[in-house]
Amino acid sequence: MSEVLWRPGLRFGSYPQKPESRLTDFEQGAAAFFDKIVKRLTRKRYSLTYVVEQVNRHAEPLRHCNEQQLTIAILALREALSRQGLTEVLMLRAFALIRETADRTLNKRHFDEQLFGGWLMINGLLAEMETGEGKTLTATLPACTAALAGIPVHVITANDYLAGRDADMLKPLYLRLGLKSGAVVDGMALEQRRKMYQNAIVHTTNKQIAFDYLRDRIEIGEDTGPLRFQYRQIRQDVTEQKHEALIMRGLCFAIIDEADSVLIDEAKTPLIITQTKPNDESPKTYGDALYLASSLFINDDFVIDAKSRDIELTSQGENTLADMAIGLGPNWKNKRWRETMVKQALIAEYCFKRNKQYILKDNKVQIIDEFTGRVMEDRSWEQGLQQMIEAKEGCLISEQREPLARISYQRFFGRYLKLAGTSGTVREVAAEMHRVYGLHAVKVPTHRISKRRLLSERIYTTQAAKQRMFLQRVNELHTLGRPILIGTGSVAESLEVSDWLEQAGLLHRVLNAEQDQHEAEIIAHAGQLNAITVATNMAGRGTDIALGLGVAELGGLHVIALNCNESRRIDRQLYGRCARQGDPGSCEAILSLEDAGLREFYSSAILKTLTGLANGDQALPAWLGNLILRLPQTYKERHQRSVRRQLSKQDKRLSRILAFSGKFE
Ligand SMILES: Nc1ncnc2c1ncn2[C@@H]1O[C@H](COP(=O)(O)OP(=O)(O)OP(=O)(O)O)[C@@H](O)[C@H]1O
Repeated sequence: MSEVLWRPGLRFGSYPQKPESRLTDFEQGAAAFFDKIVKRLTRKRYSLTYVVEQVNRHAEPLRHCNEQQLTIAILALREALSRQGLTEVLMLRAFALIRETADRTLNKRHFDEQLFGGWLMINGLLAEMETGEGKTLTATLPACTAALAGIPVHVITANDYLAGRDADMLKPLYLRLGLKSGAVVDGMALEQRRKMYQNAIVHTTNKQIAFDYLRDRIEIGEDTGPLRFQYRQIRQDVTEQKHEALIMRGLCFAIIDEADSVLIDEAKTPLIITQTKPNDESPKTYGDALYLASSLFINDDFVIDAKSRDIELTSQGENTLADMAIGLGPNWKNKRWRETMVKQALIAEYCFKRNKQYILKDNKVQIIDEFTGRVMEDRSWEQGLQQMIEAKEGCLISEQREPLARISYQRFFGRYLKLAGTSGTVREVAAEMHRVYGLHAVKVPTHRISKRRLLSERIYTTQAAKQRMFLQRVNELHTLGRPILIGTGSVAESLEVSDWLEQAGLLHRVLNAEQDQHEAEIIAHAGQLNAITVATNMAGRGTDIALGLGVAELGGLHVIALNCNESRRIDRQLYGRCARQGDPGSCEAILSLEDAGLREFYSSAILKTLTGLANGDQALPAWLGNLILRLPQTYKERHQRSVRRQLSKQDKRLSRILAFSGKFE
């Protein structure tokens, strides 16, 4: 059993990372399939009973040892791991030791199911664990085991607040094991980051780490060979040119918490390091374009494709523009340029709405991730769209940015020597995780049997009926004292729902796209007696909602979804906020045919027919409601998948072209 499973070559000064895969999509698919078969054949190694039995064999003697003996056991294991690498026996021994140490330092002893989840991760798999099952504690098993073996570990999560919180919370455990740790979060200076990455375990976010990697890539240039690294290191030591030093220690082992959020939801846009450049156009030009756009009539002069957010000018529109442009500057005489500018203005007017696609904060336009409801502070739209929206909102026009280096998450995470993760909602994207990242998902049983009750998903014909039924439902539950969490699709929607509640005299808290820490504080209180919390879908994700005193007896937290989410996965994430770790809890959806998600997808003729099938406060039949909800979700999921596939392909192609021309990314 002492087969060496994995041991990266961590030479001093090297920058370990996997070389770029040159496999085609087909070859990658075939490799993933082969890998799946191997995992099937070695099923026994990946069973809960096997892992628990094996860990328990090592655990018994540790139960009775005093602190000094524990220290000796830690040192002995560390020595063995660094000599032999991650062998199966040593990993199991490490699990027993980490479990014992966590019990003593954090007062939390890993459950058997968590041992199994951790085992999957240290073996490079994706552990599918229900919400509230303690993924953070589970990740300490693979993280500490690898770190004890001398492998730099990155624990990656969805936002800065969670990264900082987890690093602080787990520090006593890491310290007791003799492992240095830290968090890399937004706003840290380069020197500070560099220092943090020297730690054995680093908690950070996908965005921070991918940008730091890009910075390193710019620094490294094309040549990544170990000899050159050693030369650089020596030269830096001699000349003390610390500014030239790299930020990270390569890409060895990443453990991704909320893996679907990081690897799937965030993988639609590439990460780009940009530099500012003077604006191509003056503020007046944007103003003129908006003025021209406002003189055109929808359907006569232009048509909107809502799904792809594109605008086409009709020939009538083109002629109108040509006439109107006569009095403007010389640029406006150029047909192509003129139409591009006006199309951009029309897109800014009709396809991008305040509080839906972006918010105004400190008189700046900040993009909201429509999927998650989060503000994406460093992002801006390309090709002048950002500036056009700023002009529309009367903000100061920002400088344009041009790309310096870029990488997609697909390619970035593919470069880790070893990748593992955990998530509660991977079922729908399991195939993609496997194909793109080589991550095979295995389900981990829940520690306690889930008591979550999905009550109903009702669709009413009008918004007014939805509002009435929603308020009736909230009143009903609030009278009982049960806490209610209301999930909405956008900032605008959450404000609207807040208005409804206010008019009905129901005291509540709103939580939308604000700062993560504030979010987490509010969401942590969402389980208290009588609490009503309105949130955008993903707000506060990753924060535990503990039930207040007496709430479990009343039936636990109740979740109401008020919009048709883009995917079933997001529905399940929202529902997963209740009934955690065997607590009671329930969830339901209250929707209407007038909801944006349905209106955008179905034609008005279909909606009219559907409206005729129910009246007043009556919901559509359950089977029909289900069908109406699932169709757009399936379509959107497929569309998103193809966007990600396109991005991945484009990224690969770009990297080949750049490699050919001698550049690095
Ligand atoms: N073995 C354990 N013993 C005691 N408490 C535990 C244990 N494991 C987890 N917990 C506690 O359970 C709660 C939920 O844990 P955590 O937030 O990590 O779950 P999660 O799976 O990440 O949830 P989500 O999917 O919503 O992010 C936390 O308060 C955590 O401290």
